[in-house]
Amino acid sequence: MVQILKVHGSENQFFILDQTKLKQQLSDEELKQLAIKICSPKTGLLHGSDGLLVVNDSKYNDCIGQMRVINADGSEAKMCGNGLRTVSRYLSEKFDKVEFKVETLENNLTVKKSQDLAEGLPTFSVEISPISFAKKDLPFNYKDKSQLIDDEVPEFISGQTFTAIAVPNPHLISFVKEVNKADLGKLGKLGKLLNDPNEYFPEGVNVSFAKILDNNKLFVQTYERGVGFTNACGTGMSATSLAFAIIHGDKFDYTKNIEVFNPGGMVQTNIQLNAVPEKSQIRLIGNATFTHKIEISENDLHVAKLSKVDIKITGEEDNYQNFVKSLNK
Ligand SMILES: N[C@@H](CCC[C@H](N)C(=O)O)C(=O)O
Repeated sequence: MVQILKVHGSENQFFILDQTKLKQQLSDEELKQLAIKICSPKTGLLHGSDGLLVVNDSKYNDCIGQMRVINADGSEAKMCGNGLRTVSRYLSEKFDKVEFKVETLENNLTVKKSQDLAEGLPTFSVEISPISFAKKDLPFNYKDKSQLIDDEVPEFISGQTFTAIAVPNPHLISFVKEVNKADLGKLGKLGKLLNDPNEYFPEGVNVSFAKILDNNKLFVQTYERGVGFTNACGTGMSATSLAFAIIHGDKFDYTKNIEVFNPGGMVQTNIQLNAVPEKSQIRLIGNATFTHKIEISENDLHVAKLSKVDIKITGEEDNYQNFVKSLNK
């Protein structure tokens, strides 16, 4: 039997599969089929999840592991901020280390155990990088624009402005006055438009609406590529924090972390803004909660058969819910 974990960062839900524990690794097609089955609220375990995080050995000497991110629809993403915190905790406990590097598809990222945000809430801080605004890195096509920074794009939504940032997965951010039901309707419509085959973002994009609550205090809701609405998107909140620091500098205090509220809770971001925005540094700090331990046979994993599993609750979710109750929104 093999153990997989159900985990979350700000209620952005994942399963973690450590392939180093398997006799034979799953092929890419098997990983895709497993993600589609296990993440679905209908066919999956524990009401499904937003993605499958795959841990492998790293090919780099200075990294203690590799993380791959498979979205709920089976597509692979270059990065996942909330997911990286949970994988960091997993690797931290596996190798008894508090600061190390993790290989991701495009970059080797520094991660570290942080001071817990609340009692019983394991907290990790992860580097979000590289950053790019370039049309080729998102990629996007819009008129003759080489980048989008606080630009009006009436073809998306009139009266709103948009910023596109790759970290390195693609994000489109719009600051709005409110995130009410009507705004969520607009976000869902735009998210779907830009993730179905379309002329603007040929590889799709994660779309976030952000409300500025106060100085260094944001609320962010994301429609994720490969998933749909999620409780939180770590790279989305990171890219939004950078956009906030650039566009709304009067409300940004660089000496303090930014509090980013989301439908699943709250994380912090730390932005070290550089005169060359691509050279800025972003860290994402938040919970890494393990909610369930699941035993499954290796053969069943290979064929995405989920009918014979043994599930144990860890009890950590109570601590997370206490943290959410304590938040001062
Ligand atoms: N939820 C993640 C992002 C996961 C990948 C994303 N859906 C994409 O396709 O880029 C996060 O916390 O960053």
